[in-house]
Amino acid sequence: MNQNLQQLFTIAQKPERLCIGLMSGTSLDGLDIALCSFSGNGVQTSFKLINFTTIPYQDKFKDEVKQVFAKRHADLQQVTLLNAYIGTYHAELILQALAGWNIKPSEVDFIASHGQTIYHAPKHQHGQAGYANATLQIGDGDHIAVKTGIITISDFRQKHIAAGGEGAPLALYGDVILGSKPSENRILLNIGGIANLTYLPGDGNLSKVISTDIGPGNTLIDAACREYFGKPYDADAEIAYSGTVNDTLLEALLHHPFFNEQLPKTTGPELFNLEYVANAQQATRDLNIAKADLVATLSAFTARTIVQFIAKNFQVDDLHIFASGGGARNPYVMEQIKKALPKATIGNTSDIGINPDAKEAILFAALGNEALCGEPMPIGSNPAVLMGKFSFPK
Ligand SMILES: Nc1ncnc2c1ncn2[C@@H]1O[C@H](COP(=O)(O)OP(=O)(O)OP(=O)(O)O)[C@@H](O)[C@H]1O
Ligand SMILES: CC(=O)N[C@H]1[C@@H]2OC[C@@H](O2)[C@@H](O)[C@@H]1O[C@H](C)C(=O)O
Repeated sequence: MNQNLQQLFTIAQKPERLCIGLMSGTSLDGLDIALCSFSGNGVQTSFKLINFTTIPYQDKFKDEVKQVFAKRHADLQQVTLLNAYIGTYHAELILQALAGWNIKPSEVDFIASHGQTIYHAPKHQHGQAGYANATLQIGDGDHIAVKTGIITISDFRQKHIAAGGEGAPLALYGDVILGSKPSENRILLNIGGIANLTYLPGDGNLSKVISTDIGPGNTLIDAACREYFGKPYDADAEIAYSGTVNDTLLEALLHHPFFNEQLPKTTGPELFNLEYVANAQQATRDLNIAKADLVATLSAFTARTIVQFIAKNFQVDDLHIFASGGGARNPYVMEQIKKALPKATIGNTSDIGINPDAKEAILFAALGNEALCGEPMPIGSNPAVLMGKFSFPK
């Protein structure tokens, strides 16, 4: 028998599995590495976050990825080189993190790697006749497996698309497993580059779970900070607080068919970028807005799209919202959300035992655990599939 299959069989039967979940998001800030242990599967899963770190990317690496990231036209050689390079680079960062935690690679049962999204193209966004939903994550799993010596599960989004989804959000599978609570209507709201949420009804009826992207999280705020202030992001919303929201521009930003698309829907910086902002400014015929006012307006845009979505789709006086992602650290955005939804309880996912910075890396670890020993779970209209491809060190 192929020894790799034998090893998978053994790991799947262990009472507890030690694993690493990896996320490299659209903000391109760094690699999130979560060391977790899992027992069981599906709604019977129990999980512990043992260690977590985000290793920031070097500027040179960010610049190289940005050459192809969310670009309609890119150098195919660069994409090819990056696919292998990111796999090897992520493997090096994993080995570095494990050494810091005094864990030997041989102790880890598997790695679950998201890779780096370089292009996300749901049909409603690409609009090309004859083509279905599509998405592309690079950072090849074989390179991670060979370099670390650890079985690696990767490329989770393709199966979701093959089975009729948009390849995202995948958070719902982890949110149902790790974040549900009987008799409490919950929303797990992740504000990363793009904001998304999962609604978990307190009656446990999985057919009522809703999970979708909402719109921009930090991506426009970050882009404006980079472009006009030479900063990677608006730390503690200092710039937003120093500016004033331009209501006319805010209305123009809110005017886009994406916000009326059917659920579930997904998006990315392919749509929400500085060109989107420039088009909205053109529509207002006011191109001379002060740069701090622009950052304030983009921050208000993020908060407003989240608030409008929640107010339109849920009964807010019986709702517990738990935020996560880097945007949950943006006081301006969070303040506006709390002010506009006074009847909902709003906290962050640490209130329910999930580290808000680690949440997406934990999600991929949970998806890896399902790929090894779970069963497809029907949740609403979402594809009931096990996702991920297996790579072996030998
Ligand atoms: N102290 C802070 N003040 C304001 N914003 C912050 C702060 N800390 C983090 N952020 C925001 O969070 C971003 C990083 O968020 P996160 O790591 O969740 O993104 P991501 O994982 O790349 O996103 P995605 O989930 O879309 O893939 C930063 O770029 C910044 O915009
Ligand atoms: C294609 C892609 O990488 N999408 C990401 C991105 O970041 C947030 C949002 O857009 C979400 O849809 C998704 O990631 C999370 C982990 C998800 O699939 O749930």
